[in-house]
Amino acid sequence: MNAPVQLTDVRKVYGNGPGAVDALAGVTYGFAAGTFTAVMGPSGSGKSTLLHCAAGLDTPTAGSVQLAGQSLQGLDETALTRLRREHVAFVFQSFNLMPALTVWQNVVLAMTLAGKQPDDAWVSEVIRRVGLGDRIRHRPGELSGGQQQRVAIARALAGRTAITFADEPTGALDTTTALEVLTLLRDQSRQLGQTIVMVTHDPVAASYADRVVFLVDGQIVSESSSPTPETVAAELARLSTTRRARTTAG
Ligand SMILES: Nc1ncnc2c1ncn2[C@@H]1O[C@H](COP(=O)(O)OP(=O)(O)OP(=O)(O)O)[C@@H](O)[C@H]1O
Repeated sequence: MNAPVQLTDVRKVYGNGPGAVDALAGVTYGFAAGTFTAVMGPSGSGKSTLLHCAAGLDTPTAGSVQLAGQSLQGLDETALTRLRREHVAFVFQSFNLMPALTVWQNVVLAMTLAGKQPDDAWVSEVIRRVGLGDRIRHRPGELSGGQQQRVAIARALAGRTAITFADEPTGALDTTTALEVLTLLRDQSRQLGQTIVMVTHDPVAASYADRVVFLVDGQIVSESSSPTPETVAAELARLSTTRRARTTAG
């Protein structure tokens, strides 16, 4: 069976001529069903580009991406939007909530736009699960950063989509709230079988994932299963030393 998120020899070049940047230099990887994967690497290694190409938010220069069994190649914006609404949820550092809508309305918005009837009992359950049962009618401006991120997680859970992309989901949160959010994401993949792809700089955040892939200069250079904060930090340190040595030699 195909992975829910499959990249095959994906390349992304920004600009052209001598100033062109190879943000992704041939990435082939399948994010297996029900797994929670962290994507790590030095600044500028291509993590966000990989996430954006995988989610169909950006178009690769070459190579192919399959999302939920469908090739993104040749899909127009309407078809892409429909595919994302049907199968994909996003949890970003900036929360991306609608300020005029309540917690409940934000959680069900994507479903409503996709023409699905929200399952009220399940929506109440996920809002309660993320600890916002007493904030259902509040608006984002009345919530703390951690609470706003919980709304984004509830939104990702509520739609029961197969795939969640998370870009630095804990970047704006204090340590305790960050760990709670990571636990929710981990539960989401374990209990609902969601495939989660998370970009992070934080070895502790990465240790909540089932596996970590490491990017350097737009290529996946290593992978670790059963990551711990210590093994992830050590691998990052090793990779930046090798990269520095290579840059100096080159
Ligand atoms: N829109 C763009 N135009 C030109 N170059 C870009 C653009 N977006 C990214 N890049 C370049 O592509 C490379 C990869 O960027 P990307 O944002 O994917 O890296 P990253 O690993 O997510 O970095 P960080 O950890 O700093 O967020 C970098 O060299 C970056 O400068």
